[in-house]
Amino acid sequence: MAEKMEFDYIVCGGGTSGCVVASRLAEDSNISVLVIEAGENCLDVVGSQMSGGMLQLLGGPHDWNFFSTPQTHAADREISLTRGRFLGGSSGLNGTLCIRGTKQDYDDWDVPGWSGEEMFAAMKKAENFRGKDWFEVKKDAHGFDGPVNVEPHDLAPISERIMESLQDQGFPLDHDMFSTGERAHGCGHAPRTVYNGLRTTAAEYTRGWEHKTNFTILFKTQVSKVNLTRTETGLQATSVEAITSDGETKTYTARHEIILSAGTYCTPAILLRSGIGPKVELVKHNSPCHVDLPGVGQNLQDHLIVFVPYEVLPGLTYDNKLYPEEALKATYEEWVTKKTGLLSTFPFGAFAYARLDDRLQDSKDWQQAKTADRDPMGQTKSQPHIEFRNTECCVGPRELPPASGKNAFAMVTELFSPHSRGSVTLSSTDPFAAPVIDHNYLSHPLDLLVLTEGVRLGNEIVMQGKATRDLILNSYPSELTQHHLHKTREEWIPFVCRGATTCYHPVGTCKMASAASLADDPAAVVDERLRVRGVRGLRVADCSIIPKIPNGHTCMPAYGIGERGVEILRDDLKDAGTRREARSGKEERL
Ligand SMILES: Cc1cc2nc3c(=O)[nH]c(=O)nc-3n(C[C@H](O)[C@H](O)[C@H](O)COP(=O)(O)OP(=O)(O)OC[C@H]3O[C@@H](n4cnc5c(N)ncnc54)[C@H](O)[C@@H]3O)c2cc1C
Repeated sequence: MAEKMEFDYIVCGGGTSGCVVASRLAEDSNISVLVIEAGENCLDVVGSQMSGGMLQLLGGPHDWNFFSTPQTHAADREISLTRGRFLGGSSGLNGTLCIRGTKQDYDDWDVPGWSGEEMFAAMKKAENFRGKDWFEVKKDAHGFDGPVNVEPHDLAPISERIMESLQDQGFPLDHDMFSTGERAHGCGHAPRTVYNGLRTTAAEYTRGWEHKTNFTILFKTQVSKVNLTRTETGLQATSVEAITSDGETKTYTARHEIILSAGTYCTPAILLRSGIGPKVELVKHNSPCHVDLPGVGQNLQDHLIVFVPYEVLPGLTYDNKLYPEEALKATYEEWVTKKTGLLSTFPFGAFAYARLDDRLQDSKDWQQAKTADRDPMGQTKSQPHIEFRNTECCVGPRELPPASGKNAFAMVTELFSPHSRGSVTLSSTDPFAAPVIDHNYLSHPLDLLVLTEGVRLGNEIVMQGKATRDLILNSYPSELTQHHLHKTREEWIPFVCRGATTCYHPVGTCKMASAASLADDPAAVVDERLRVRGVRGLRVADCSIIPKIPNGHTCMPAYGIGERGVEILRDDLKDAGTRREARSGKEERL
């Protein structure tokens, strides 16, 4: 049978948001949908189902294996920037944590249709929450009939102690605080996209696609660019050029629309290769500029995290399930046969949000940056400055040595609402070339200040909290630093600059803005209906549209963007007939 080359909608990138958009559109059997995905199906990758084995996927064939440019303010390191390269995208190899941020974070986007209430409702649509007896659920905060299984995590002994120390140090316990979006300070449990020992990913939305005549997924096929046509009424996106695993270039035509869902690093790269982006950038590559959009690839934001590892008394962590190799084999066998044990869940335990106002009063930078209604990080009192979480065994940055014969865990501090902004640009117009990713981490002094103060507080919780202070034997590895003894911010700064790394939450490179503010915002790339400025029939639906990074993790927002995006597409489908008519005039392919 001849290959189908024409579809109503083409979704470029079958990742977290892309799977949602494509599958929801294909629920209407009258609409034909094509997904073009560079990788294979994560449902066929065993390591993807085993969320505790996530580290095994990093750096492998299902990772895009991007690196940042050397980060001047972070000890000149080139930081590994993993992204999922399979159907399901980064949801197929992430940490499974469902932490949605606060409602105020989305209200701050100031874009109609994307408020806190609307985004929380959209995230609920994705979810099928599965409770546990001990977990105090806030039912209104959850969805119960979406495709994505979500369940709470049973704490390891070390995490129970951390949770107690957090409470002792002024963090009230609220089990379900990371789903309600209403608390800025406190500790609780972070639910996971896991159920019965198996990870759920966005690919779950597409399950059974091969039995639908209106739904096509092309695997191992890489989008190189979107083709544009000049019509009497302006530029129109008409088709997608893609390269198959055999190296063949093919062109797929979209009757209605093309949706870019290739993620924060790859979506702007596709736009740039299509001649849509800052003219100055395109000129560098001798590429034509069809739409001069200065914001494409700019406004890059991410959350930085710092791991602070400690050696502890035996019997509290799960290191004996990982080391020596024989133990790991038994742990793996347990997951294969029963889907239980360390590999059945992501080994991070207690979680907390913190505001640091009181602790930062002594800083001149902090004092000077205050405004009437916002704190120096641009936040209201209802938003946290940082997040804490602890690992349940010795895991963390790749350079952390395995805790053979020892027991170790890390307190992790995550910086919210960073001021630093980076960019994604092309290294060349070759579709297989990695983009140039400069996060510009810690370039803003307030980011370093707040992150360092967070790390300092994290150490105090561990070293002074009543449930942990008698358990700590040393820093880990003790021969490198004695960081558990650090007291001042100044002592922590070199540790933070050397150790801060990505939390894998890049957003913002195709910034969304309200229709009303587009004219005054040259950095905006899409409007509130996700339409790329200056081109008809082209939208973006993934984390790249996020104007300002929420104070949580980005997977639930990615699902929410997919769900909101499809609501918008369905609404707009009403005038699709008009659009097709408009295209029947004089056309010139660019
Ligand atoms: C290691 C890791 C851990 C994380 N942990 C968490 C966590 O615990 N909790 C949380 O909330 N968030 C976490 N995140 C972040 C979260 O998973 C992502 O922000 C979110 O999944 C991004 O969704 P997206 O749709 O924007 O992009 P993605 O899900 O990355 O999808 C992009 C898709 O496009 C495809 N693609 C790209 N370019 C092309 C092309 N040219 N042609 C065809 N296909 C293409 C990719 O293969 C991929 O499938 C983590 C991320 C990583 C990488």
